Amino acid sequence: RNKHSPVYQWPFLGMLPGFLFSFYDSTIHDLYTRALRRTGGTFLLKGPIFINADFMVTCDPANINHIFNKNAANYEKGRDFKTIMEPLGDGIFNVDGESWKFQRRLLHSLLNNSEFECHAMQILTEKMRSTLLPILDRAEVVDLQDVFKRFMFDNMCLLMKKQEFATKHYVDNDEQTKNKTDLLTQFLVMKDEDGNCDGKIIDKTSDKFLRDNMLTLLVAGRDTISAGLTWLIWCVANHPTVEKRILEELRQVIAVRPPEQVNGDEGGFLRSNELNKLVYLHATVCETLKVVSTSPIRAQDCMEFKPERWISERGTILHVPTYKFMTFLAGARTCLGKTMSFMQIKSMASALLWKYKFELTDNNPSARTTVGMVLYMKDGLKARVSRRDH
Ligand code: HEM
Repeated sequence: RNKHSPVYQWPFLGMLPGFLFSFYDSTIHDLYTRALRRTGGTFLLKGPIFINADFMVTCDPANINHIFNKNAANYEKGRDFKTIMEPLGDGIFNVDGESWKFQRRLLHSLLNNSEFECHAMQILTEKMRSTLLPILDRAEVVDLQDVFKRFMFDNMCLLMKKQEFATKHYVDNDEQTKNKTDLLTQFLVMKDEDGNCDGKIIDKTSDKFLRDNMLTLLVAGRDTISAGLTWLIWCVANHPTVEKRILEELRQVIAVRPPEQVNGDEGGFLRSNELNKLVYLHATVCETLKVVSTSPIRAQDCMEFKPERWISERGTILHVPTYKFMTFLAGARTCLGKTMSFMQIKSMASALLWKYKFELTDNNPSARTTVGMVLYMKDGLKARVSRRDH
């Protein structure tokens, strides 16, 4: 039995000791990766025989497609998930069925409209100008992960603060950006009626509903984006040729601007239409999120860092089905903040990489990771910051 088992199986205890050990040793992701490789992408994790705790673990795209796209209704999250994620209450992460459909519809129309995207980008750019760049200007050696976490927390809170933002109007001579309000206010005023879900009426203006959803969005947006940006800087710092290509691409996009908008901090602040032109940076974000995701796409060389694999011969981003690149999950429950995440990570990466060079103080290329819902660096990302001359 042990000869073919991906992880050593103890009598009675099954594979639990091996997993527990690697959990405390922070090597659990490596253990999963090894086990998935040895078994061709799917294995049964045997728990102790006296408790009902066997798990099927898979990263095989065919299985992912079967579970999330073709038979999603058979694979609900269930009550155990809600118990584990109790602080998120009845927010979208924790619910199934009618209640999930109702919240998905609401959040989809909130998060995926161009006005909201414009508003979110404006807040992000303003916050970078007022806090992130001034902090890095003064820093010599800094834990970037810590800074990004704090920054994203503030940024997400600014998107939600109700009292302050409902009265504040963003007037920059553009009619489109006037009267933008925060997420909470939009939630309250949007047209969708209250939901009738499984015989229960969901009042979308109730304190509990608002609290659960706002907390969900805060958790969804803060940790994921700050972790993604941290890994991106780490990957780029370890691959100078990638960094060079990103800077070349930025230079080309910035070069067509009027001269006064090329130099200084403004050079790195890109507008949405400019960010959309950054194919190589987009590919680098995809590659970063693939390499540090626990579900790599199944290429032979999947552990190598190669942004080029995401670019077609015509120079556009290749479409990869979500069941092969499931960092944002696949099928009906795919992340609702995917587009926003790409825009925000690209926007921050452009501003930072254009202005600063980051040299890692610890040259160890295989950073240790935390164990949790979001993959952070266990020891942070300490880097020496210096300004670039353009
Ligand atoms: C790099 C950034 C991000 C990554 C990797 C990511 C990843 C994911 C994943 C894996 C899920 C599925 C979770 C599950 O069902 O257990 C998810 C769901 C979700 N994400 Fe994201 N996310 C990111 C950013 C964001 C942002 C910025 C927002 C919005 C502010 C957001 C909003 C949501 C929502 C609302 C869901 C629930 C969808 C549903 O259950 O139907 N995400 N995300």
